[in-house]
Amino acid sequence: MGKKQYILSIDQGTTSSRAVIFNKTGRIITIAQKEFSQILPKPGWVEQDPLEIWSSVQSVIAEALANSGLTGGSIQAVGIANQRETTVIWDKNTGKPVYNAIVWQSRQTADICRQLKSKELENIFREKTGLVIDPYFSGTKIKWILDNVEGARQKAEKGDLLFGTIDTWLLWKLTKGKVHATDYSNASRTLLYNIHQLQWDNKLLNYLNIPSSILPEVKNSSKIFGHTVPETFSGYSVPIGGIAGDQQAALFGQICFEKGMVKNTYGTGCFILMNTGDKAYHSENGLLTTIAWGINNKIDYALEGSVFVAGAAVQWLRDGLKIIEDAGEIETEAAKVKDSGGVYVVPAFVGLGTPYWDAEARGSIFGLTRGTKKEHLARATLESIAYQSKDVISVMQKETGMEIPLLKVDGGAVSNNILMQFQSDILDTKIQRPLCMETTALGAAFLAGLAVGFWKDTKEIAETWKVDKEFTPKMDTKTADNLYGKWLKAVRAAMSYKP
Ligand SMILES: Nc1ncnc2c1ncn2[C@@H]1O[C@H](COP(=O)(O)OP(=O)(O)O)[C@@H](O)[C@H]1O
Ligand SMILES: O=P(O)(O)OC[C@H](O)CO
Repeated sequence: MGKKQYILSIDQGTTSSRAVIFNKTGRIITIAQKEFSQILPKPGWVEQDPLEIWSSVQSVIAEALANSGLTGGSIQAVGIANQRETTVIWDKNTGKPVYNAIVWQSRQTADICRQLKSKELENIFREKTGLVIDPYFSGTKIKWILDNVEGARQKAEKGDLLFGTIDTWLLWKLTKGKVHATDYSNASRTLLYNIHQLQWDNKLLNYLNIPSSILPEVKNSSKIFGHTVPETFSGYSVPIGGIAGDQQAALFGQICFEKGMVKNTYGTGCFILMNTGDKAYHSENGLLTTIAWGINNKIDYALEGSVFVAGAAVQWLRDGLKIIEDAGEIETEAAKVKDSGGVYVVPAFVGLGTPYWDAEARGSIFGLTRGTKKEHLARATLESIAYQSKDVISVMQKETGMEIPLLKVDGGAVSNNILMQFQSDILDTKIQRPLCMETTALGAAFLAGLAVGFWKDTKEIAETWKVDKEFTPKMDTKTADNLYGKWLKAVRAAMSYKP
């Protein structure tokens, strides 16, 4: 057997699965990526095939090992980071999902949410889970499957069904049905987990009529969850040493270990997380309180703002309006104009998340004139990503009373320098883009590596992190405030339009 010199991370995201192999200095040895299908049965519904997700994960693991010429024998541990909240329910006897995975973006449980809100249960859910009642989270998705799939509820009550977020589903598959577990960070996104008492909450389970027998065991984010069956790792059984929801994994991968440190991941959506240490802040302004990770039974909490549409708006320009051919071209278009020409795009395609939580809002464009060109639209779309991030960060500063002198960034859209400069300008904050852009996978690797002694401690991990580029504010504050003020007007106008 070769020396175990590497960690393999599975980053199971909303649009693709990746396997990334890291060495001890946190450098990428190889990366394999595979997209999978998005199933859109009705407007606002987003589903995926859990078996296709699993086969995409198997294939990227095999490809990463083959590309690097390694076997499972060189991998000391596996880490898993996953798109969060996305819900799978399967039959534990057959291993078959009873329904598609209902994706975090999906709005099909809006009615269930409305009913819960009409019973004035918002405060109770918020106090226990740190979340708001919104179709985003897993709880109402579980209820929807049990209520809508024929025979599912009876089977669940007999104890034949299991629920999992994607980490749990992959863990169950990787261990061939031996382990049904999740970590604290993923549990904290279900709307069923009491983040203060650290247990599934019977009262909330009752409100949603969900039997507790379907729930996974909740464990520390850095620990050995189980071992892979040899067939998934070229004949080797490898310990699975770390699990975290992808946004929490990115917070870890960005070395945001100290209270007050903040990262923003610019992918399909934007997810801004602030480490708040052992304090679970109660937000009055729509921020989510969530578990960052649990290590050695010590919980770190985070405040989070979730922006549902960020890079997805760039995809809309590409696939819907067809005014660009690939995502990178938005930068070329935006660079052709000095500003958006007064155009504001509010990309509320699936409602608005933090801090507005308006599931019914829809996208709007303001400020069009006869002189508006596609490059203005491109620039306004990019700017909307930065404005939405500022909406969240302003609330974070207000609620915690903490200054945010530095924002660490990652995700597919941060290669866009215009976006990063505008973000720095509009926030009046320094931005750091790391050399390793795969911070989500890196965070899961760190968690897994810590569990097996690959890295000694967080200090050793922190030494591996390197900056690629810094952006500092160049716009005067008056101009920035003026632009942002108009954005707030545009959002209010978009929210007031309910056809
Ligand atoms: N140069 C760019 N400028 C702006 N957005 C970009 C650029 N390149 C990619 N994106 C956006 O980034 C997203 C992909 O980032 P990624 O981190 O892979 O997302 P996810 O993990 O959510 O699938 C896409 O939505 C894409 O439109
Ligand atoms: O897969 P991503 O990077 O789009 O992240 C999705 C989030 O985890 C949803 O909460």
